[in-house]
Amino acid sequence: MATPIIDASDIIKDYGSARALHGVSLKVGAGEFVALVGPSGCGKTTLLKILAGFEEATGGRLEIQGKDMQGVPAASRPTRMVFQKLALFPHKTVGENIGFPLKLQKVGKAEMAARVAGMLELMHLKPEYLNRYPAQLSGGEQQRVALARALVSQPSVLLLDEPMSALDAKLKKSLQAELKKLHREIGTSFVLVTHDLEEAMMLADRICVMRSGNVVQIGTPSDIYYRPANMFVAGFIGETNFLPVAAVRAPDGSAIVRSPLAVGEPAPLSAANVSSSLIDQNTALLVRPETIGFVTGEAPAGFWLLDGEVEEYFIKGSSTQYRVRVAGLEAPVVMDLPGSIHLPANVGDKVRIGFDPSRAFLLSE
Ligand SMILES: Nc1ncnc2c1ncn2[C@@H]1O[C@H](COP(=O)(O)OP(=O)(O)OP(=O)(O)O)[C@@H](O)[C@H]1O
Repeated sequence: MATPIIDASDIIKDYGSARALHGVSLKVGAGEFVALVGPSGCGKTTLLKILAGFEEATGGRLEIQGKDMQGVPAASRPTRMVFQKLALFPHKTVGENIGFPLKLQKVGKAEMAARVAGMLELMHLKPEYLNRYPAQLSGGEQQRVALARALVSQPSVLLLDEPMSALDAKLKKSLQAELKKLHREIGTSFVLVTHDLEEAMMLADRICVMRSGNVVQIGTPSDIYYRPANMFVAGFIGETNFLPVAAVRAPDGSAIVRSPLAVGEPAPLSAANVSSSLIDQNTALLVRPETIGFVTGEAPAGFWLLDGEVEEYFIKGSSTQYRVRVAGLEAPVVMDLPGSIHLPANVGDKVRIGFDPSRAFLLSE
Protein backbone atom coordinates (compact mmCIF):
# COMPACT_ATOMS: atom_id res chain seq x y z
CA MET A 1 0.00 0.00 0.00
CA ALA A 2 1.26 3.52 -0.77
CA THR A 3 1.13 5.83 2.26
CA PRO A 4 -1.96 4.73 4.20
CA ILE A 5 -4.56 7.33 5.01
CA ILE A 6 -5.25 5.59 8.33
CA ASP A 7 -2.40 3.95 10.20
CA ALA A 8 -3.56 2.54 13.53
CA SER A 9 -0.99 0.52 15.43
CA ASP A 10 -1.37 -1.48 18.62
CA ILE A 11 -4.55 0.32 19.66
CA ILE A 12 -5.63 -0.62 23.18
CA LYS A 13 -8.95 0.44 24.68
CA ASP A 14 -10.01 -0.11 28.27
CA TYR A 15 -13.50 0.66 29.53
CA GLY A 16 -12.79 0.73 33.28
CA SER A 17 -11.20 -2.61 34.06
CA ALA A 18 -12.52 -4.29 30.90
CA ARG A 19 -10.22 -4.34 27.86
CA ALA A 20 -12.22 -3.94 24.64
CA LEU A 21 -9.25 -3.73 22.22
CA HIS A 22 -6.05 -5.68 22.85
CA GLY A 23 -3.57 -4.02 20.49
CA VAL A 24 -5.31 -3.68 17.14
CA SER A 25 -3.39 -2.59 14.04
CA LEU A 26 -5.09 -1.54 10.81
CA LYS A 27 -3.94 0.39 7.77
CA VAL A 28 -6.44 1.83 5.29
CA GLY A 29 -5.24 3.05 1.89
CA ALA A 30 -6.42 6.20 0.11
CA GLY A 31 -9.70 5.42 -1.62
CA GLU A 32 -9.88 1.95 -0.10
CA PHE A 33 -13.08 0.31 1.19
CA VAL A 34 -12.46 -1.72 4.35
CA ALA A 35 -15.15 -3.67 6.23
CA LEU A 36 -14.82 -4.55 9.91
CA VAL A 37 -16.63 -7.78 10.82
CA GLY A 38 -16.72 -10.05 13.86
CA PRO A 39 -19.08 -11.37 16.52
CA SER A 40 -21.09 -8.98 18.67
CA GLY A 41 -18.92 -7.27 21.28
CA CYS A 42 -15.59 -7.92 19.51
CA GLY A 43 -14.76 -4.20 19.41
CA LYS A 44 -15.74 -3.07 15.89
CA THR A 45 -17.67 0.04 16.95
CA THR A 46 -15.05 0.90 19.56
CA LEU A 47 -12.34 0.87 16.88
CA LEU A 48 -14.49 3.01 14.56
CA LYS A 49 -15.16 5.55 17.33
CA ILE A 50 -11.42 5.76 18.07
CA LEU A 51 -10.76 6.47 14.38
CA ALA A 52 -13.50 9.14 14.43
CA GLY A 53 -12.27 10.73 17.67
CA PHE A 54 -15.42 9.91 19.69
CA GLU A 55 -13.42 7.63 22.00
CA GLU A 56 -9.83 8.01 23.11
CA ALA A 57 -7.51 5.01 22.90
CA THR A 58 -5.90 3.84 26.13
CA GLY A 59 -2.71 2.94 24.27
CA GLY A 60 -1.19 2.65 20.81
CA ARG A 61 -0.79 5.20 18.04
CA LEU A 62 -3.23 6.51 15.44
CA GLU A 63 -2.11 8.52 12.44
CA ILE A 64 -4.50 9.89 9.84
CA GLN A 65 -2.97 11.43 6.72
CA GLY A 66 0.42 11.13 8.43
CA LYS A 67 -0.61 13.17 11.50
CA ASP A 68 -0.73 11.86 15.07
CA MET A 69 -4.38 12.04 16.19
CA GLN A 70 -3.73 12.11 19.95
CA GLY A 71 -5.87 14.87 21.42
CA VAL A 72 -7.33 15.89 18.02
CA PRO A 73 -11.11 16.30 18.45
CA ALA A 74 -13.57 14.58 16.10
CA ALA A 75 -14.57 17.81 14.35
CA SER A 76 -10.95 18.59 13.45
CA ARG A 77 -10.28 15.18 11.90
CA PRO A 78 -10.64 14.47 8.16
CA THR A 79 -13.18 11.78 9.08
CA ARG A 80 -16.99 11.72 9.26
CA MET A 81 -19.14 9.02 10.77
CA VAL A 82 -22.60 7.70 9.83
CA PHE A 83 -24.34 5.90 12.65
CA GLN A 84 -26.53 2.81 12.83
CA LYS A 85 -29.36 4.80 14.34
CA LEU A 86 -30.21 7.84 12.35
CA ALA A 87 -28.86 10.97 13.90
CA LEU A 88 -30.69 13.48 11.70
CA PHE A 89 -32.06 16.61 13.36
CA PRO A 90 -35.84 16.03 13.28
CA HIS A 91 -36.74 19.74 13.38
CA LYS A 92 -34.37 20.74 10.58
CA THR A 93 -35.25 20.28 6.92
CA VAL A 94 -33.30 17.94 4.67
CA GLY A 95 -31.41 20.94 3.29
CA GLU A 96 -30.56 22.22 6.78
CA ASN A 97 -29.48 18.75 7.87
CA ILE A 98 -27.15 18.28 4.92
CA GLY A 99 -25.81 21.83 5.15
CA PHE A 100 -25.22 21.70 8.91
CA PRO A 101 -21.48 20.79 8.77
CA LEU A 102 -20.93 23.63 6.27
CA LYS A 103 -22.72 26.08 8.57
CA LEU A 104 -20.31 25.10 11.35
CA GLN A 105 -17.44 25.79 8.95
CA LYS A 106 -19.01 29.21 8.19
CA VAL A 107 -19.27 28.45 4.48
CA GLY A 108 -21.14 31.24 2.60
CA LYS A 109 -24.85 30.84 1.73
CA ALA A 110 -24.46 30.56 -2.04
CA GLU A 111 -21.69 27.97 -1.83
CA MET A 112 -23.63 26.04 0.80
CA ALA A 113 -26.74 25.91 -1.39
CA ALA A 114 -24.69 24.68 -4.34
CA ARG A 115 -22.94 21.98 -2.34
CA VAL A 116 -26.17 20.79 -0.70
CA ALA A 117 -27.83 20.58 -4.14
CA GLY A 118 -24.81 18.62 -5.40
CA MET A 119 -25.11 16.14 -2.53
CA LEU A 120 -28.85 15.68 -3.19
CA GLU A 121 -28.05 14.79 -6.78
CA LEU A 122 -25.18 12.47 -5.82
CA MET A 123 -27.43 10.61 -3.38
CA HIS A 124 -30.34 10.41 -5.88
CA LEU A 125 -32.63 12.50 -3.67
CA LYS A 126 -35.17 14.66 -5.48
CA PRO A 127 -34.58 18.46 -5.34
CA GLU A 128 -38.05 18.96 -3.81
CA TYR A 129 -36.92 16.98 -0.74
CA LEU A 130 -34.81 19.96 0.27
CA ASN A 131 -37.61 21.51 2.34
CA ARG A 132 -39.05 18.31 3.77
CA TYR A 133 -38.41 17.11 7.31
CA PRO A 134 -36.74 13.72 7.98
CA ALA A 135 -40.03 12.18 9.19
CA GLN A 136 -41.48 12.87 5.71
CA LEU A 137 -38.92 10.56 4.07
CA SER A 138 -38.63 6.76 3.92
CA GLY A 139 -35.99 4.97 6.01
CA GLY A 140 -33.72 4.50 2.99
CA GLU A 141 -34.07 8.16 1.99
CA GLN A 142 -33.27 9.26 5.54
CA GLN A 143 -30.13 7.13 5.51
CA ARG A 144 -29.13 8.77 2.21
CA VAL A 145 -29.59 12.19 3.81
CA ALA A 146 -27.32 11.04 6.66
CA LEU A 147 -24.73 9.94 4.09
CA ALA A 148 -25.05 13.27 2.26
CA ARG A 149 -24.53 15.18 5.51
CA ALA A 150 -21.42 13.11 6.28
CA LEU A 151 -19.98 13.64 2.80
CA VAL A 152 -20.82 17.32 2.24
CA SER A 153 -17.66 18.53 3.98
CA GLN A 154 -15.60 16.23 1.71
CA PRO A 155 -13.94 14.08 4.38
CA SER A 156 -10.98 11.91 3.39
CA VAL A 157 -12.45 9.00 5.34
CA LEU A 158 -16.09 8.01 5.79
CA LEU A 159 -16.75 5.79 8.81
CA LEU A 160 -19.99 3.80 8.62
CA ASP A 161 -21.41 1.99 11.65
CA GLU A 162 -23.98 -0.50 10.32
CA PRO A 163 -25.73 2.19 8.29
CA MET A 164 -28.07 -0.28 6.60
CA SER A 165 -28.99 -2.60 9.45
CA ALA A 166 -32.34 -0.92 10.10
CA LEU A 167 -33.51 -1.18 6.47
CA ASP A 168 -35.63 -3.92 4.97
CA ALA A 169 -33.91 -6.47 2.70
CA LYS A 170 -34.87 -4.88 -0.64
CA LEU A 171 -33.95 -1.35 0.39
CA LYS A 172 -30.71 -2.62 1.85
CA LYS A 173 -29.75 -4.25 -1.46
CA SER A 174 -30.36 -1.05 -3.42
CA LEU A 175 -28.50 1.13 -0.90
CA GLN A 176 -25.59 -1.35 -0.89
CA ALA A 177 -25.31 -1.02 -4.66
CA GLU A 178 -25.48 2.76 -4.37
CA LEU A 179 -22.83 2.82 -1.66
CA LYS A 180 -20.45 0.83 -3.84
CA LYS A 181 -21.05 3.14 -6.80
CA LEU A 182 -20.69 6.21 -4.60
CA HIS A 183 -17.39 4.92 -3.25
CA ARG A 184 -16.07 4.41 -6.77
CA GLU A 185 -17.22 7.88 -7.84
CA ILE A 186 -15.89 10.01 -4.98
CA GLY A 187 -12.63 8.20 -4.14
CA THR A 188 -13.07 8.71 -0.37
CA SER A 189 -11.80 5.89 1.90
CA PHE A 190 -14.68 3.99 3.53
CA VAL A 191 -14.51 1.95 6.74
CA LEU A 192 -17.75 0.02 7.27
CA VAL A 193 -18.75 -1.90 10.38
CA THR A 194 -21.24 -4.60 9.49
CA HIS A 195 -22.84 -7.74 10.88
CA ASP A 196 -23.76 -8.77 7.39
CA LEU A 197 -20.94 -10.89 5.97
CA GLU A 198 -22.40 -10.92 2.48
CA GLU A 199 -22.44 -7.12 2.60
CA ALA A 200 -18.77 -7.08 3.62
CA MET A 201 -17.84 -9.48 0.80
CA MET A 202 -19.86 -7.49 -1.77
CA LEU A 203 -18.62 -4.03 -0.89
CA ALA A 204 -15.15 -4.13 0.61
CA ASP A 205 -11.72 -4.21 -1.04
CA ARG A 206 -10.44 -5.76 2.19
CA ILE A 207 -12.16 -7.30 5.19
CA CYS A 208 -10.80 -7.09 8.72
CA VAL A 209 -12.09 -9.97 10.86
CA MET A 210 -12.05 -9.25 14.60
CA ARG A 211 -12.56 -11.49 17.61
CA SER A 212 -12.52 -10.54 21.31
CA GLY A 213 -10.72 -7.24 20.77
CA ASN A 214 -8.10 -8.64 18.36
CA VAL A 215 -7.71 -8.66 14.60
CA VAL A 216 -7.71 -12.27 13.41
CA GLN A 217 -7.21 -11.65 9.69
CA ILE A 218 -7.16 -8.80 7.20
CA GLY A 219 -7.47 -9.74 3.56
CA THR A 220 -9.40 -9.47 0.32
CA PRO A 221 -12.86 -11.07 0.34
CA SER A 222 -11.52 -14.06 -1.59
CA ASP A 223 -8.54 -14.46 0.80
CA ILE A 224 -10.91 -14.42 3.75
CA TYR A 225 -13.31 -16.85 2.06
CA TYR A 226 -10.94 -19.30 0.39
CA ARG A 227 -7.74 -18.75 2.46
CA PRO A 228 -8.96 -18.13 6.01
CA ALA A 229 -6.34 -17.73 8.74
CA ASN A 230 -7.99 -20.32 10.95
CA MET A 231 -11.15 -22.31 11.64
CA PHE A 232 -12.79 -19.33 13.35
CA VAL A 233 -12.59 -17.17 10.22
CA ALA A 234 -13.55 -20.10 7.98
CA GLY A 235 -16.62 -20.91 10.07
CA PHE A 236 -17.58 -17.26 10.58
CA ILE A 237 -17.80 -16.39 6.90
CA GLY A 238 -20.04 -18.59 4.79
CA GLU A 239 -21.10 -22.20 5.08
CA THR A 240 -18.26 -24.67 4.86
CA ASN A 241 -17.16 -28.30 5.13
CA PHE A 242 -14.28 -29.28 7.38
CA LEU A 243 -12.80 -32.68 6.56
CA PRO A 244 -10.57 -34.06 9.32
CA VAL A 245 -7.21 -35.11 7.83
CA ALA A 246 -3.64 -35.95 8.88
CA ALA A 247 -1.09 -33.68 7.23
CA VAL A 248 2.68 -33.70 6.87
CA ARG A 249 4.22 -30.57 5.50
CA ALA A 250 7.08 -30.76 2.99
CA PRO A 251 9.97 -28.21 3.01
CA ASP A 252 8.52 -26.47 -0.08
CA GLY A 253 5.29 -25.72 1.80
CA SER A 254 3.18 -28.37 0.07
CA ALA A 255 1.54 -31.07 2.17
CA ILE A 256 0.94 -34.78 1.98
CA VAL A 257 -2.53 -35.29 3.33
CA ARG A 258 -4.13 -38.53 4.41
CA SER A 259 -7.70 -39.25 5.22
CA PRO A 260 -9.40 -42.59 5.76
CA LEU A 261 -12.51 -40.98 4.25
CA ALA A 262 -11.00 -40.42 0.81
CA VAL A 263 -11.35 -42.99 -1.93
CA GLY A 264 -7.87 -44.04 -3.14
CA GLU A 265 -4.67 -42.05 -2.67
CA PRO A 266 -5.42 -38.32 -2.49
CA ALA A 267 -3.13 -36.01 -4.47
CA PRO A 268 -0.79 -33.82 -2.37
CA LEU A 269 -1.81 -30.21 -1.74
CA SER A 270 0.37 -27.48 -3.19
CA ALA A 271 1.83 -24.76 -0.92
CA ALA A 272 -0.82 -22.28 -2.12
CA ASN A 273 -3.47 -24.53 -0.57
CA VAL A 274 -1.82 -24.86 2.83
CA SER A 275 -2.12 -22.27 5.60
CA SER A 276 1.25 -20.72 6.50
CA SER A 277 0.42 -21.27 10.17
CA LEU A 278 -0.02 -25.03 9.69
CA ILE A 279 2.10 -27.36 11.75
CA ASP A 280 2.14 -31.12 11.15
CA GLN A 281 -0.84 -32.49 12.96
CA ASN A 282 -4.32 -33.81 12.64
CA THR A 283 -6.02 -30.91 11.02
CA ALA A 284 -8.88 -29.88 8.76
CA LEU A 285 -9.35 -29.46 5.04
CA LEU A 286 -11.71 -26.63 4.22
CA VAL A 287 -13.96 -27.35 1.24
CA ARG A 288 -16.54 -24.70 0.32
CA PRO A 289 -19.96 -26.09 -0.73
CA GLU A 290 -19.77 -24.65 -4.26
CA THR A 291 -16.43 -26.38 -4.95
CA ILE A 292 -17.71 -29.93 -4.45
CA GLY A 293 -20.07 -31.92 -6.64
CA PHE A 294 -21.28 -35.32 -7.77
CA VAL A 295 -18.85 -37.47 -9.71
CA THR A 296 -20.32 -39.90 -12.21
CA GLY A 297 -18.09 -41.97 -14.48
CA GLU A 298 -14.37 -41.28 -14.45
CA ALA A 299 -13.26 -38.58 -12.05
CA PRO A 300 -11.12 -35.69 -13.32
CA ALA A 301 -7.40 -36.31 -12.62
CA GLY A 302 -6.26 -35.38 -9.12
CA PHE A 303 -9.77 -35.04 -7.65
CA TRP A 304 -10.38 -36.05 -4.07
CA LEU A 305 -13.29 -38.51 -3.92
CA LEU A 306 -15.65 -39.48 -1.11
CA ASP A 307 -18.48 -42.03 -1.09
CA GLY A 308 -21.73 -41.29 0.69
CA GLU A 309 -25.51 -41.23 0.68
CA VAL A 310 -27.83 -38.31 -0.03
CA GLU A 311 -29.46 -37.29 3.25
CA GLU A 312 -31.43 -34.24 2.08
CA TYR A 313 -31.64 -31.62 -0.61
CA PHE A 314 -33.05 -28.11 -0.71
CA ILE A 315 -34.13 -26.39 -3.91
CA LYS A 316 -33.17 -22.75 -3.51
CA GLY A 317 -33.97 -21.50 -7.02
CA SER A 318 -30.67 -20.43 -8.50
CA SER A 319 -28.91 -23.27 -6.64
CA THR A 320 -29.74 -26.63 -5.12
CA GLN A 321 -28.14 -27.65 -1.87
CA TYR A 322 -27.37 -31.30 -1.20
CA ARG A 323 -26.36 -32.81 2.12
CA VAL A 324 -24.44 -36.05 1.74
CA ARG A 325 -23.75 -38.35 4.67
CA VAL A 326 -20.20 -39.80 4.51
CA ALA A 327 -19.37 -42.63 6.93
CA GLY A 328 -16.83 -41.39 9.50
CA LEU A 329 -17.81 -37.71 9.21
CA GLU A 330 -19.83 -36.11 11.99
CA ALA A 331 -21.67 -33.60 9.81
CA PRO A 332 -23.03 -34.24 6.32
CA VAL A 333 -21.03 -32.77 3.43
CA VAL A 334 -22.83 -29.70 2.11
CA MET A 335 -22.77 -29.10 -1.64
CA ASP A 336 -24.23 -26.14 -3.53
CA LEU A 337 -24.93 -27.04 -7.14
CA PRO A 338 -26.24 -24.67 -9.83
CA GLY A 339 -30.05 -24.79 -9.97
CA SER A 340 -31.52 -27.18 -12.51
CA ILE A 341 -34.95 -28.48 -13.51
CA HIS A 342 -33.69 -32.05 -13.22
CA LEU A 343 -32.40 -33.17 -9.85
CA PRO A 344 -29.08 -35.03 -10.15
CA ALA A 345 -29.82 -37.31 -7.16
CA ASN A 346 -32.55 -38.24 -4.70
CA VAL A 347 -32.66 -38.82 -0.96
CA GLY A 348 -31.15 -42.22 -0.14
CA ASP A 349 -29.08 -42.48 -3.34
CA LYS A 350 -25.56 -43.86 -2.92
CA VAL A 351 -23.32 -41.26 -4.53
CA ARG A 352 -19.69 -40.44 -5.17
CA ILE A 353 -18.74 -36.82 -4.60
CA GLY A 354 -15.47 -35.06 -5.32
CA PHE A 355 -13.53 -31.82 -5.43
CA ASP A 356 -10.46 -30.33 -7.01
CA PRO A 357 -7.86 -30.02 -4.19
CA SER A 358 -6.58 -26.77 -5.71
CA ARG A 359 -9.85 -25.21 -4.49
CA ALA A 360 -9.54 -26.65 -0.96
CA PHE A 361 -7.47 -25.19 1.88
CA LEU A 362 -5.65 -26.93 4.71
CA LEU A 363 -5.67 -25.08 7.99
CA SER A 364 -4.91 -25.51 11.68
CA GLU A 365 -7.72 -26.05 14.12
N1 LIG B 1 -19.09 2.95 26.69
C1 LIG B 1 -18.77 1.73 27.09
N2 LIG B 1 -18.54 1.43 28.39
C2 LIG B 1 -18.17 0.20 28.80
N3 LIG B 1 -18.02 -0.85 27.98
C3 LIG B 1 -18.24 -0.64 26.67
C4 LIG B 1 -18.62 0.64 26.16
N4 LIG B 1 -18.76 0.54 24.82
C5 LIG B 1 -18.48 -0.75 24.51
N5 LIG B 1 -18.16 -1.46 25.62
C6 LIG B 1 -17.78 -2.88 25.65
O1 LIG B 1 -16.65 -3.07 24.81
C7 LIG B 1 -16.76 -4.26 24.06
C8 LIG B 1 -16.73 -3.96 22.57
O2 LIG B 1 -17.91 -3.26 22.23
P1 LIG B 1 -18.21 -2.73 20.76
O3 LIG B 1 -19.48 -1.96 20.80
O4 LIG B 1 -17.02 -2.07 20.22
O5 LIG B 1 -18.43 -4.13 20.01
P2 LIG B 1 -19.02 -4.42 18.56
O6 LIG B 1 -18.11 -5.43 17.95
O7 LIG B 1 -19.22 -3.15 17.82
O8 LIG B 1 -20.39 -5.10 18.92
P3 LIG B 1 -21.81 -5.12 18.13
O9 LIG B 1 -21.53 -5.89 16.86
O10 LIG B 1 -22.72 -5.85 19.06
O11 LIG B 1 -22.20 -3.70 17.86
C9 LIG B 1 -18.05 -4.95 24.52
O12 LIG B 1 -17.72 -5.89 25.50
C10 LIG B 1 -18.84 -3.80 25.10
O13 LIG B 1 -19.71 -4.26 26.11
